[in-house]
Amino acid sequence: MVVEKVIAKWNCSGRVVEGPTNPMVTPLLTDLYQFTMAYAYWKANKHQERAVFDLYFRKNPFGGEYTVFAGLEECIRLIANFKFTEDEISFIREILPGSCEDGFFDYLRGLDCSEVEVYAIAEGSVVFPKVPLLRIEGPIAVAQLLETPLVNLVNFASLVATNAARHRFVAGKSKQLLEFGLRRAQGPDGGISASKVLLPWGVNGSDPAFRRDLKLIQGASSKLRKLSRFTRSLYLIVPSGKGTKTETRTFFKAEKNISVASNVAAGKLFGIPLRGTHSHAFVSSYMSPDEIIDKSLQSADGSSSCEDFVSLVQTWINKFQLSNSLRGIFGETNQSELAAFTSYALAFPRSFLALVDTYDVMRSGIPNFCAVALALNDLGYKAVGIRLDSGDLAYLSCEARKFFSAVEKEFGVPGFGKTGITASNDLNEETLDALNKQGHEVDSYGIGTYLVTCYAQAALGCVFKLVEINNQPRIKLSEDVSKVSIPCKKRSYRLYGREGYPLVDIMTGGNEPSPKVGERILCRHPFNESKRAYVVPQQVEELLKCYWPGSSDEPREDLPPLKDIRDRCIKQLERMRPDHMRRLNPTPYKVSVSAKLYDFIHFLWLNEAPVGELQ
Ligand SMILES: Nc1ncnc2c1ncn2[C@@H]1O[C@H](COP(=O)(O)OP(=O)(O)OP(=O)(O)O)[C@@H](O)[C@H]1O
Ligand SMILES: O=P(O)(O)OC[C@H]1O[C@H](OP(=O)(O)OP(=O)(O)O)[C@H](O)[C@@H]1O
Ligand SMILES: O=C(O)c1cccnc1
Ligand SMILES: [Mg+2]
Repeated sequence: MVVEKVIAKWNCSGRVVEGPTNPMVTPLLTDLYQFTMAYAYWKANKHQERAVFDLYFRKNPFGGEYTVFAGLEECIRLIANFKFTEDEISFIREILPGSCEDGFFDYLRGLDCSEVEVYAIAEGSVVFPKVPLLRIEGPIAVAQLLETPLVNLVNFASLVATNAARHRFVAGKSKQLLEFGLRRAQGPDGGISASKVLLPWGVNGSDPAFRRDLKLIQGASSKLRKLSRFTRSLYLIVPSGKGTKTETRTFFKAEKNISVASNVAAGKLFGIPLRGTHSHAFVSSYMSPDEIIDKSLQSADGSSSCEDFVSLVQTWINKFQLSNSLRGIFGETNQSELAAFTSYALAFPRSFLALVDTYDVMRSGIPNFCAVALALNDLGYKAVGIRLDSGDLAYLSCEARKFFSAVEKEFGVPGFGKTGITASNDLNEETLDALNKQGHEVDSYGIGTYLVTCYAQAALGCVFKLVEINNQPRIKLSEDVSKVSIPCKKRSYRLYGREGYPLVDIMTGGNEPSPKVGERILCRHPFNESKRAYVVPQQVEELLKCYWPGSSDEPREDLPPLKDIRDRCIKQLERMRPDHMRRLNPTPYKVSVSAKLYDFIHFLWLNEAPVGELQ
C-alpha cells in the first residue's frame, strides 16, 4: 500500500507521524456533502483529477490586524494517518443512498493521502487574510474529504492562539500568564486545544524567576556579568587564568518561553508546565486550627524542626497586632481561614500561595497569609504569594503590596515587599487594559473563560477554496469582493523593509520568479486597482513550505516541537510594526499580489462572470 511507502520515507528521516491528539479526529470527522461529492466525482470518473485547494481566512479576528497560525501539526497527523476502517466504510454505505455502487466503497477502502501534497506556513507564524495558510494538492475526491477536518483543526487553534497573543500584548511582557479555562471551555477538546496553543504566553526575561537569577548574578560582581539582549540568556563572565571565560547560565534558558496552564491532561500530552493555587472550597472547608493534627515542620535546610507550626503562625498574628505600622489595619482575622492557610503551608512549604478573598481580603486574607509566610520564613522557606479572585483588583493589589512592604520594613524581612500577587476572575483584554490604566501591583494573571472560549469572537472563519484543477486556474466569484477567491497554484512571500519590519505579503503565480532582495517589485491589492506600491525588500521569506510531500520528491519540513513553535511565534510578534498590533484602530498589514497575478485574476473574473443584459 502506498501510504506505507510514504510513512517509511518519514521513518528514514527519523520521524513517524503519530495520529491526531484527539481520537475523534478520523476520516469521518467531515460533512456529509464531502462524501456525496466524493461519490459524484468517482461516478463521473473525475475523482483522480489533480486539484489545488487553498485554506485561508478572510478577516483577522477580535477587531485586530493580525492572526497567529496554529493547528498545522494536527492537520499533518490526520493526513499522515488518513485511512478508513471497515466499520467506517460500512457506516458510509448506510448513510449514502442504496443506489451508490460498490466500487466506490472499494475505492474508499484503498484511499489514503499518499498522493496528497501539503504546503503550509510554519505553525506559530503571524499571518494575514487571504494568504493561504495551507495549500493542498491531490486527487480532488480525497482533497475534498479533507476540507472540513482541516478547516476545523486550523480554525479554533488559530483563534485561541491569536486570543492568547492579544491577552499577552495587553498584560505586558513582564507578567506571568496562567491559563485557568478548562472548566469553562467548549468541551474537553476546547480545553485541551486551547492549552496546547498558548504560544505567545511564553514567560520572558522579566518574569520573577528571571529577576531572581539576575539578582543572583548581579550580586556576584557587577563587572563580571553580561545580559545578552538577543538571546535573553544570562552569561557570567568569570576570571580565568588568561583573562575571562564565559559561563552560560542555562537554568534560566530552560525556563524562558514557557506557557503555563492548570490543565493536567494538557501537561501530560504536550509537556506544558503546570501551575495552580487552591480554591475557596479549600479555605471554607476548615473550621478551626484545632483540625490540624500534625503541626510539625522541618526547616528548609533540614537542620531543625518546628514542633508546633500552628503556634508559630499565631505568634506572628500577635506581633502584627502589636506592631506600630500595622496596628489598626485589622482586628481579629478569620481563624478558619488561618487554619486553611497553615494547613496548606504544612503541605507545600516550598510553594505556598494563598487565595485571600474568601472572607475579607484586607482584614483577614492578607494578614493571615503574611503570618503564615513569616512563620515559613523563620524556617528558611520563601512563600510564593497570594491570589485575588474578586473585588477591585487594582485597588486590592496596591493595598496588598503596601502591606507586604510595611511587613518587610517592620520585621526586616528582605524581599517580602515583592511577594507575588496573582489576580483572576473574569479577566479579559478590557479588564487588563483597565488595570493598567488605573495602576496595579499584579505580577501574574489567571485567565479562563475569556481566553479559552474566545468570548470576543466565536470563530475565525477559515475557508477551503478550489484554486486550480488539472492545471487550470479556477476562481469563485461573489457580489462581496472580499469573498472572491484568488485563483492559481500560488507562491507567497513576506517582504521585509529597511527597519526590519515585515512590509507586505505578496502572492505570485507558481511559475513567476521569486522577489529578490534589493530588487523593486510592484505589489498590488488583489481587488482594488488604485492600491499598489513598489517595494524594495531587504529580506524575502517564502511562506509556504512542504510538510507532506505525498508521492513527490519535495524535501519535507520537520514538524517542530512545541517549544520551537512558541519561540517562532514570540519572535514574529515582536518583529511586527507596533501600529499593526495596537488595540485601537490598528493599521492593516498589506496583502498583495504580483502585477502578473493581478492581471490574471481580473482576466479570469471577466471570463467567468456572465455579462448582464438590461431591457
Ligand atoms: N480595577 C478594576 N477595573 C476594572 N475591572 C475590574 C477591576 N477589578 C476587577 N475588575 C473586573 O470586574 C469584574 C467584577 O466582577 P463581579 O462583580 O462579578 O465580581 P466580584 O463581585 O468582584 O466577585 P465575586 O462576585 O466573584 O465575589 C470582573 O470581571 C473583574 O475582572
Ligand atoms: O474567571 P475565569 O477567567 O473564567 O478564570 C477561572 C475562574 O475559575 C475559578 O473560579 P470558580 O469557577 O471556582 O468560581 P467563581 O466563578 O465563583 O470564581 C477561578 O477562581 C477563576 O475565577
Ligand atoms: O489553580 C488555580 O488557582 C485555578 C485553576 C483553575 C481555575 N481557577 C483557578
Ligand atoms: Mg471567578
